[in-house]
Amino acid sequence: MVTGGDNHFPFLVDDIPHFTHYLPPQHLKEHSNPLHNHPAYSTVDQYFVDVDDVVAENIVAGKKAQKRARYFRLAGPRQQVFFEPQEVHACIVTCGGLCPGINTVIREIVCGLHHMYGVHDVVGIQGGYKGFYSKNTISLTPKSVNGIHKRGGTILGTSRGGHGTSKIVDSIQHRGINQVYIIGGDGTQKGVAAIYEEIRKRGLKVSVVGIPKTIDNDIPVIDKSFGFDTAIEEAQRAIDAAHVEAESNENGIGVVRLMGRNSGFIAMHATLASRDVDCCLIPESPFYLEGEGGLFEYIEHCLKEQGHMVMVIAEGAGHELISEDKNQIDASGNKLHEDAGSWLSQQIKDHFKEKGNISINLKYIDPTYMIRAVPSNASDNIYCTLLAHNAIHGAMAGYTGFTVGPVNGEHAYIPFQRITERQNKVVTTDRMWARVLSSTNQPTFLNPKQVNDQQTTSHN
Ligand SMILES: Nc1ncnc2c1ncn2[C@@H]1O[C@H](COP(=O)(O)OP(=O)(O)O)[C@@H](O)[C@H]1O
Ligand SMILES: O=P(O)(O)OC[C@H]1O[C@](O)(COP(=O)(O)O)[C@@H](O)[C@@H]1O
Ligand SMILES: [Mg+2]
Repeated sequence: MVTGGDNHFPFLVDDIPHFTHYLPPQHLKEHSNPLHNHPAYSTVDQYFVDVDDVVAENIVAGKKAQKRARYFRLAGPRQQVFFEPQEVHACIVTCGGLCPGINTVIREIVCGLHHMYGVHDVVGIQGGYKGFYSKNTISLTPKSVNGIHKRGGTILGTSRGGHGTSKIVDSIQHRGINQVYIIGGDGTQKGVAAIYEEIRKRGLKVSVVGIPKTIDNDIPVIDKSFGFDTAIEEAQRAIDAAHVEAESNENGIGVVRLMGRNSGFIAMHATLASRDVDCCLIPESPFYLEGEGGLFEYIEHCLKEQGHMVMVIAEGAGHELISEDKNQIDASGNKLHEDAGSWLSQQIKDHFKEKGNISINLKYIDPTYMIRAVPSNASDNIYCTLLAHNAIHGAMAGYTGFTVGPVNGEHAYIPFQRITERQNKVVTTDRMWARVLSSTNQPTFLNPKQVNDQQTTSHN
């Protein structure tokens, strides 16, 4: 499917919009990219990306591979740009939950615009989407953002809810902003798409760029989200603590709750990295407590065999078992859940008290907000830098209405629709989940019929 772009590719490109698609030619002027004269970049052979370079979405070939491969435009600097440096008025906004690395992205957008393209007019919108129409902006310069990558959180502040498309676009128009960089998760990207549509409807020369942020790794298409590696690393500290406590006490059980309201990636990767976890519970893999093959039986088995047990539970796991108000939502419309970790801990305590055969010693650790609040690690910092720079290159080249992110290791420009149409979930028929089951030895919690169904549908 070619979405809104030039139709000259001999293959299927999920293309992104460009100013030339909706603005009259007399309103657009092309300029040579200032990077041609940049002392660092001009000396690098093949620094510029050919306008027709693309990245394959699927790189595994084979009989079962998709017959018609799909591609995205390769991210990077183009020979020509559609903005003069002094013409650019850029803004940055951060929305949704925190995640390690947001400040690095902010820093690199400001420094990248300044040092690569000579753009000096960059402002920060404070407090998420609602800040567009309820707060003043703050000026962002390389000096003011220097060192912020060493800090967790976002220097701009963030929020949920408050997305009013017209009010936001009015504010963009009123302030004369023509490059909008929006850092946020799946909810935010839906908001970015709405802003882009409104800007296009009004015929404005404003580039709207989404930078995907999610600690849950629930954004599809991209390889992984920034801050995810840092989160896994930080989660190890909580799992290690749970392990130490569990091992040091008779019949010790350590329960660690990690984030992931709909997707269990943090729990899965933290479990695989640790090797001390005996059971990992995620939203994608329902479980049950009582009876044969159930969780209580497995806990008893672990306590008998090794005298202790470590469990990791993603915040969205087991909600089919928990009685909760299903209508509770946050300001953005995300479903709010009861604390699954506390619930599970109580269920385990009640079970063993009632049964009276084993006296357990359970310690519950909830490090969720501590994990989210740390600064990004070294590799996430580099990832954030590439995201920021590629976002800038795309905007300067006149592209708009796109998200940037790594696809099979190459950064690409991805249309919003591909990012927002579904959530990335752990596929429990994939080999990765099998590795978790094999490393923990936990039950599959599937009945024989489900196992059979899974085997026939599995493609990995
Ligand atoms: N469908 C949507 N359309 C427009 N804006 C949305 C939509 N969903 C969420 N938003 C806005 O995006 C922002 C962040 O969304 P949220 O779900 O809280 O976090 P995240 O972007 O991290 O998933 C909020 O300000 C919210 O109002
Ligand atoms: O308490 P808050 O700020 O709503 O954050 C909690 C939520 O944030 C997350 O970590 C990330 O969610 P977003 O990607 O929507 O920001 C969820 O796993 C969690 O439910
Ligand atoms: Mg979200």
